[in-house]
Amino acid sequence: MEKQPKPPPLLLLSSQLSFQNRVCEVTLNSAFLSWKEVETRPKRTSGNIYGPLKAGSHYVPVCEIISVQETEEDCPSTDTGKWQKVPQSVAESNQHAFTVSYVERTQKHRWRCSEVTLHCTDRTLCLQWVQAIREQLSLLTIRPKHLLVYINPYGGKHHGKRIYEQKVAPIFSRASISTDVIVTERANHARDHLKTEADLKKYDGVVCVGGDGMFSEIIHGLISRTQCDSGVDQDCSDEPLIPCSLRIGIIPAGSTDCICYATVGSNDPVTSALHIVVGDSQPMDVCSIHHNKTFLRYSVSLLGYGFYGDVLTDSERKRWMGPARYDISGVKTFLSHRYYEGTISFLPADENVGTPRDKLQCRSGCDICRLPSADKQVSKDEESVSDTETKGVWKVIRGKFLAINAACMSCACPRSPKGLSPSAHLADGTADLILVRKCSRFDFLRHLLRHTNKDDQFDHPFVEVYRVRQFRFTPRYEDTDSELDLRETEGSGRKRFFSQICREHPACSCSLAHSSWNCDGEILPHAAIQVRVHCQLIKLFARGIEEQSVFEEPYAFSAI
Ligand SMILES: Nc1ncnc2c1ncn2[C@@H]1O[C@H](COP(=O)(O)OP(=O)(O)OP(=O)(O)O)[C@@H](O)[C@H]1O
Ligand SMILES: CCCCCCCCCCCCC/C=C/[C@@H](O)[C@H](CO)NC(=O)CCCCC
Ligand SMILES: [Ca+2]
Repeated sequence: MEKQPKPPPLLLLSSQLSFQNRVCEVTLNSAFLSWKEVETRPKRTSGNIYGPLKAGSHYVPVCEIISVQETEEDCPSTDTGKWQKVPQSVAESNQHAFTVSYVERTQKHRWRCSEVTLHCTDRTLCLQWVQAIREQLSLLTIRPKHLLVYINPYGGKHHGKRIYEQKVAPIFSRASISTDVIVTERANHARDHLKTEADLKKYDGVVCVGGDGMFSEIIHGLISRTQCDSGVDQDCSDEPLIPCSLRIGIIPAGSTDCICYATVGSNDPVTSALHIVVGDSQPMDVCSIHHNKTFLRYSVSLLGYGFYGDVLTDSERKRWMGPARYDISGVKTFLSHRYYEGTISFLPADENVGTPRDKLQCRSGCDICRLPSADKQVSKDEESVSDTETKGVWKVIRGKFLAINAACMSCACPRSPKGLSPSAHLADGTADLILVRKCSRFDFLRHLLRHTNKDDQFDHPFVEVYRVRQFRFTPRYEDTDSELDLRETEGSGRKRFFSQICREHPACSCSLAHSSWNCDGEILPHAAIQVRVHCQLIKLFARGIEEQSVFEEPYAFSAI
């Protein structure tokens, strides 16, 4: 079928207003607010108190306008932030003004709140403009009006409360978003409140101020609540899960902030607040993790056994150090160079979702994540997962591994700007399974360092990577019950003896029976796990990482 051309945007209002003492043609249509200079600067400039003016047109998409307000006279010019004396002639004719706040893109995927103040000759015209813009904003029904905010005061460098109060709350209030704020008093406070107490019907979304651990609490609360309300048993690993309807916003205030960084492109609280205000929506995959018939946890970023599990175990004892704990524990774990034996079985994804080694990175509006794939979504009425998922051929790999990592998304973060799996997708229903086999310390270091530069971290003979829908792991020395307890007292004299030495002399390279799984920064209580990716189970107030070109040229120009 032929594609119908889009109708041109409807013209709503057009007037000559003044901007920085210059006359501009200002236009509002259903898509853009624009202002364009129509008069050239008077030749005589002596005694002129105005700064230089950039000539040209300015366009702001309506969907990126944050708010509009009538501006009080005799107040600082909001364009420059400085007080300006208004000359008599201009003051007489332009006593009325309104200010539009809008999103401006700066460097490194950051958004800022910018303002333009437009002066009108009379109040009626001014109010007409304010009303016309407000009417357009009211049509943007995807924008949240009432949010439930959880703040972890102890995440990252303990700045969560301050970040929210100083950087985020003023933006929400300017956008007329009302909030109920809960500062958590203990670990799992937010999770339990969401699961059993919160009146979710009142809200258009939930905001999490903290790091990946805090975000994990929020998704556990929301997903469990949604399954509970729909009668879905989370212990049943075959049962499809019901997607959560509320969107989640992340205000980064943690140590890694990988989920925020990988969905927005930066870990900047103002940028995140603005993505919430404009009502962005980014679906995201979630892995469910089971041990036999028991549900353990959900994961959206890293599930790591071996290296990342050991880094986390060690770093938990150093929480007081703040974000630096990961660097210290990272070096210590690297030096210990432990490998683990076990069996990985996995169900590969269909080829149409690409491969972990293609260069198709997941970006805003990603085609792969939008692919209508038969086995991506499981309908609510189905008794169990779709046939294609169960029919596929499982692959089995046995070996000695330094690390086994599963990344549901890239896991980009400030430590590793391209992430653990640079081409993993946020919402394609798959995870990338990365197997790092036993190799020399030098080779492992080369592999790790490639996470921080442009080189391909998968281009080593000891690294394999697969795109999967499900996987299972069984450690070689499997125990049936409480594995972590048994680890402590494990085995025959010889193994126990060497385990003891390894703990005390971490520079030696040897095999311990088990590592632990690092699940988004939490330790799992079992090494033997079954994992399934649930396509687009949750939604964030984000849009994925925008292409750099959107930032290099003014967005509005490229959109016209
Ligand atoms: N009031 C509280 N007191 C103690 N712990 C809390 C409180 N609120 C939340 N937590 C817990 O703190 C843990 C860490 O929080 P958070 O993820 O915000 O920071 P982080 O660990 O420094 O960052 P990241 O997860 O990005 O590495 C979370 O697992 C969360 O359950
Ligand atoms: C010796 C040189 C080492 C250089 C290695 C650089 C590699 C960095 C890759 C970082 C991948 C982060 C994945 C995200 C994991 C989060 O869910 C989790 C909770 O916040 N963070 C960690 O486990 C914290 C993990 C921190 C690991 C260092
Ligand atoms: Ca994915």
